[in-house]
Amino acid sequence: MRKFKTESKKLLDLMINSIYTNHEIFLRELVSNASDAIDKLYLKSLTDSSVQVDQANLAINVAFDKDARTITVSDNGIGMTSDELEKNLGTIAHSGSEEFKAENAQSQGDAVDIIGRFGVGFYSAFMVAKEVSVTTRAYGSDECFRWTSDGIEGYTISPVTADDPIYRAQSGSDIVLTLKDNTDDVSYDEFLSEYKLKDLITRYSNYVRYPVKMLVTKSRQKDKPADAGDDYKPEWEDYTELDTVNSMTPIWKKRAADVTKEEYAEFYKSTFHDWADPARTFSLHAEGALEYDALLFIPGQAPFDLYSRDYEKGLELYSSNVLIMEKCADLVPDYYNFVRGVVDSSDVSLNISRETLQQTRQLQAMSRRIEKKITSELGALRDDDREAYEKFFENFGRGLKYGLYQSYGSKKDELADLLLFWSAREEKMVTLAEYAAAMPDGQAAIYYAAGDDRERLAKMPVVKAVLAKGYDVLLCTADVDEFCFQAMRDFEAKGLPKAYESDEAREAAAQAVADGAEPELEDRTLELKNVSAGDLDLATDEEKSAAQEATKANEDLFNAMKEALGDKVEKVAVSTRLAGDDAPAVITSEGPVSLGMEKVLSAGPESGEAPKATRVLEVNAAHPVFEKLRAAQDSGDKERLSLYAGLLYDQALLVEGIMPTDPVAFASQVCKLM
Ligand SMILES: Nc1ncnc2c1ncn2[C@@H]1O[C@H](COP(=O)(O)OP(=O)(O)OP(=O)(O)O)[C@@H](O)[C@H]1O
Repeated sequence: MRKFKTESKKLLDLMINSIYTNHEIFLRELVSNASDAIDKLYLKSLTDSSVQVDQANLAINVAFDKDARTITVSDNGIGMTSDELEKNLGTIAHSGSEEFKAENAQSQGDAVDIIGRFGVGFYSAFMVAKEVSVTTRAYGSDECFRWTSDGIEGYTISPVTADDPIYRAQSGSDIVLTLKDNTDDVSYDEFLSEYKLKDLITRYSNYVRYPVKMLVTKSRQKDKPADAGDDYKPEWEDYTELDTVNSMTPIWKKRAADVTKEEYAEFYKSTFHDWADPARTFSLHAEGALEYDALLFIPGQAPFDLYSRDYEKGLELYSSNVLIMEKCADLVPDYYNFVRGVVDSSDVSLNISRETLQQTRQLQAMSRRIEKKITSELGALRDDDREAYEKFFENFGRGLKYGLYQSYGSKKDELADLLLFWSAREEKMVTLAEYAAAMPDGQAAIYYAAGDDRERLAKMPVVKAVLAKGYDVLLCTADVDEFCFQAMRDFEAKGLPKAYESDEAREAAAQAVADGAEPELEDRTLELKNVSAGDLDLATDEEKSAAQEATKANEDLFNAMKEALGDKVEKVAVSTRLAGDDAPAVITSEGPVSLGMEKVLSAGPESGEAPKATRVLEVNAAHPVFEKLRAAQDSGDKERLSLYAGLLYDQALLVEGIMPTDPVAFASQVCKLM
């Protein structure tokens, strides 16, 4: 027996016990080695005319023997001489494949795609095997050798004579794994099944470029016997057939023009376990310093667990056609967590186990490009097929808004144009750009109302007041909407008709257009304003000063109302939002927290400490109720005024969709009045 070198022994121990966390990848490593061996022979045939290979016969075979508890991976590739066996399998971390790649760098081209790099993959077999034997015959030699090892101390290499049944008639290798004995924790027997091996091959090695064949069991109807009577029932029998298990050509490497929509949909459904077709399919082929192909899908429906903690985002990552990671999370930002797909790059720096990646810089570069591509594809879907986009938004829009909120608005450039909101005026979903384009002259902000019910929002006095001005209001019913708008603060509207400062300038411009000039356009930053918060700045100067004067003139009344309401409100004042026969009063808020946000926050886990809205009771001075208030104050009937103030406050809250803190008191106040 030849002993492994001390360093090799340490490394081997590390390999088997620490480097890999997932022991089923041994098959991926052996199939990759087999593919490399075939690739090498194929390359030889391309560069050396004396080497003849029948391309149609090049294949990898996987077999198992339940009784002997063995798994065999065979290839008809280049094989190894006894020296090569010694060098490649006797020294751990010596990669003959890496050496081969370096030597053949010039001639390789696209014809081959060598997977091996580190010279350790082979030893992963010892995670599941107590003994591994390699019977191999190098191309061009008639000598055959057998390498065996228990993966602990050392290995033996011995010649195999032509009369030995394991002698190989052709160049190539047979790798035979004798599985470890089952333990209480691990059953190695699980690998001795057609189903399991097939699953591992299709999972990890589906796109290895040579056929991976296996004997598979099938069922067929037996021939009907000639003497079968009328009561003959068809009989079935099992038989085995050598089948190609992997699909070989990665669909993402094909040109989009060569793949039908159905083929893409089929790939998507079978790979990502969805029964619905994708809403959009797109691919990306990056060339240059970092080369990769990506095939991405926007699902047609949201997975049931999308918003649960268990949901894992990520794209499948392949390197040289071999699966490295099923969900590489770093490739997509959280707000595109619904995107499914495959990224394949032979350039990514893998770590030795192929379980993780080393260079985050490469990943970052890829994820930036992928993110841009997703953004532009979603924009295209929005513009090309609005119905499909609205469905997409229904499924995944919340995540986009959440992305804006979580990034404190810094993702505005990517995401703002993808958002849709319900327009109270148009009664349909609109983008912020569409809202801006439909604004009448003089409108300087985007108005929205937030709450949980669209119909109730549409009836709110403040919404109606803004609509009456001729300005549209977005009715936002998702809990994240207001937080998203607060993070965004404003929206950059592009190409709006120019707003002129003075009437003269406006008239001059209109004249210029009448004379044939192009209308002037400009980009404008539009503030996002909640119709029930802060100063809407909608009133004219006269209206504002009239309200101020009225507030001043009624100071005694408002002070008395404030006193009656106590801490519930910050102040009571005349409203500039309400006029004529609008509602008698509304509750608005001052500062960063609106009533809607207060509601969302107080439903959260830390509801006790959730910040509260600073409330203002705005009274409509033109409403008949106001006269009643005034009369109660003038007659010095404190009790009556307090009753009115309380009622007015509670009913205004109800209109906002908020329950009065004490519904029983509210009800008894109403009765008292009756
Ligand atoms: N089936 C095979 N036929 C021919 N040579 C093989 C075969 N399997 C392994 N080898 C040789 O043994 C070397 C070591 O294999 P091993 O799987 O440990 O490393 P690798 O494939 O080079 O790199 P990686 O660790 O990245 O997989 C290979 O580089 C190759 O030269």
